[in-house]
Amino acid sequence: MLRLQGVSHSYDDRAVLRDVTLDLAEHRIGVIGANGSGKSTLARTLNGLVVPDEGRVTLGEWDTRRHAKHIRRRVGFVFSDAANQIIMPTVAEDVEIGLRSLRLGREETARRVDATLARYGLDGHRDHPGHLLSGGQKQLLALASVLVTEPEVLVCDEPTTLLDLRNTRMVHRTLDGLDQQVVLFTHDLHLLDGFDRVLVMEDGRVAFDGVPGDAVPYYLKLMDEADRGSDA
Ligand SMILES: Nc1ncnc2c1ncn2[C@@H]1O[C@H](COP(=O)(O)OP(=O)(O)OP(=O)(O)O)[C@@H](O)[C@H]1O
Repeated sequence: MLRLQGVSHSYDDRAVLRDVTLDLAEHRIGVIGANGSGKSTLARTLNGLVVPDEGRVTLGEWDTRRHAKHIRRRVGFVFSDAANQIIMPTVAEDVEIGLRSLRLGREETARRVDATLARYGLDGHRDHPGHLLSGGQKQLLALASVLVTEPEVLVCDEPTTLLDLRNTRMVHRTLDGLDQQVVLFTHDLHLLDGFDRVLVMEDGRVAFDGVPGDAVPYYLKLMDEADRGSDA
């Protein structure tokens, strides 16, 4: 289980995470909050992309400060801009590259790549350059390239930001169908339907922690209050 204990982080002298303590045990966890509330920074602490100034982030016995490599193998990370994750000449190679560090051998690598391309409907595109895919397919490719490594946890930082409704639904269905734990950072509140738990970030703190039916109204109220404050 991912666990944050007293996690604080600043950029220069701006505090972005303030003493966040969380056990992330549920199968589907959403994180919402205003722009700049610290969501992406929190997301990045979960796989060691950001090591906090204070506190600890652990997955079981592994600590992101000391065991970043182990943690990254177990905690997959998908960014909002899939294009940045598409780096190889073909779709198949993009899926394969994530596996290289696992040194699975040629046969097992090929088996996993084929199965993953088929599972995410990308097998017809295997020899195409990834940048020619549609926005939704690019996001699926970014997801597939992470999921092929079979992480225990998938962290997605605003995976549907650049997508239209149809592609958003495609990604939503894909996330829905995954066996592994998903921690989803999003501005798209519809993605949280059926989630077990939603955290609302406010100014670097977890301001609310509950089921979506309570967390989303809390967030909407927070936004209404901010609106009224800025109108005053
Ligand atoms: N690498 C960085 N260097 C300096 N400041 C940063 C860096 N990354 C984020 N920040 C600042 O930290 C604050 C929190 O950013 P963060 O991206 O975590 O928020 P967020 O809730 O994900 O926002 P958004 O919804 O806009 O993506 C912002 O003020 C941002 O400008």
